[in-house]
Amino acid sequence: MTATTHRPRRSVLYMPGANTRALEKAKTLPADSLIFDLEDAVAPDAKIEARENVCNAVKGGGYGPREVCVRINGLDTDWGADDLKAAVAAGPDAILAPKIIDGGDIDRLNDAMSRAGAPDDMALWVMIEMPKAILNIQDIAEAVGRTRLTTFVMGTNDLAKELRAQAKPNRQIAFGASLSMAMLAARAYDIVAIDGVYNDIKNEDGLRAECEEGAAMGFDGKTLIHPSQVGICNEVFAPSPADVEQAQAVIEAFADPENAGKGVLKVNGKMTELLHLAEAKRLVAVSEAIEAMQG
Ligand SMILES: CC(C)(COP(=O)(O)OP(=O)(O)OC[C@H]1O[C@@H](n2cnc3c(N)ncnc32)[C@H](O)[C@@H]1OP(=O)(O)O)[C@@H](O)C(=O)NCCC(=O)NCCSC(=O)C[C@H](O)C(=O)O
Ligand SMILES: [Mg+2]
Repeated sequence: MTATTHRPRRSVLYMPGANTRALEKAKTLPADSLIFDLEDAVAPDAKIEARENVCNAVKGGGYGPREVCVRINGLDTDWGADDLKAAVAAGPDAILAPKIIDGGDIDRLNDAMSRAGAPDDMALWVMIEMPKAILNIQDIAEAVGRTRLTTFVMGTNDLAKELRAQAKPNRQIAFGASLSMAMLAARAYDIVAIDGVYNDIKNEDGLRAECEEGAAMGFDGKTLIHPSQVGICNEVFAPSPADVEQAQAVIEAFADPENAGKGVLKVNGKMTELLHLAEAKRLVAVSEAIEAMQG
């Protein structure tokens, strides 16, 4: 399975499977991707009902260009195996598995998806939220070539709990090593990387700063918990008009016959090498994909 496409995943919004209002409202929100949650956001007594709600919502459709993902409970819980079978049968774009710790977990999830009849293009996303997952990150990433694995989703709330760490005043103190290890593995193995959630819903400045930090680290987008967070996230994780303009200038400069055979050029005053051409092409493709998605 191809892990990285230019499909935008700037904003990836969670909603509890027990909240039918949120599942419906998601059809109108400008999020790139949606995660219908059966795990942490659903109380044990509501798990079965949430599974039914989510599967009905996925089967019912109406989410337009938004990518739809179902987060199941762990396969070692009372609900995980049935969640996975029901979710695969409903036909989302991806299944998200929580609390995985090594490559063996990816193989087990992949096998379970295949046994449940998942089509070839149904992806496996995994939460990177356990200390052992960070320590085993290369073993996990190596599963990308042999399984449906495409995407890492950082689980900074569970990481904080496991590490007994605090995201404030500076989350890099708490999560810097974990975020960087996951990013390194993601890029080394062509895996999409989505940053963790920002819990302080009313704090727009704080959200923007954390989005900017995630984008600077290389994350493709950020997971979100409330509709009010989508706009800022879409803005920060989209290539800026100035970046797109510069990228187009780089592409044009290298395509100019006058520059044939040159490995380094000056474009708008900036030293530009062939390695910048690949990134310029990616950036323009992402920008075009965002435009296409917005219709
Ligand atoms: C946090 C919330 C419980 C707040 O809900 P509420 O009080 O209802 O918010 P509002 O009144 O401000 O809602 C306004 C309208 O927006 C809809 N809404 C709210 N949240 C969502 C959402 N996530 N998706 C879609 N729609 C949403 C409300 O229904 C209102 O609609 P309307 O009636 O038309 O006015 C709530 O926001 C919430 O439940 N958020 C998601 C929580 C969640 O899914 N958590 C699990 C993922 S976080 C995590 O665990 C990550 C990882 O595993 C880790 O370890 O870090
Ligand atoms: Mg979690």
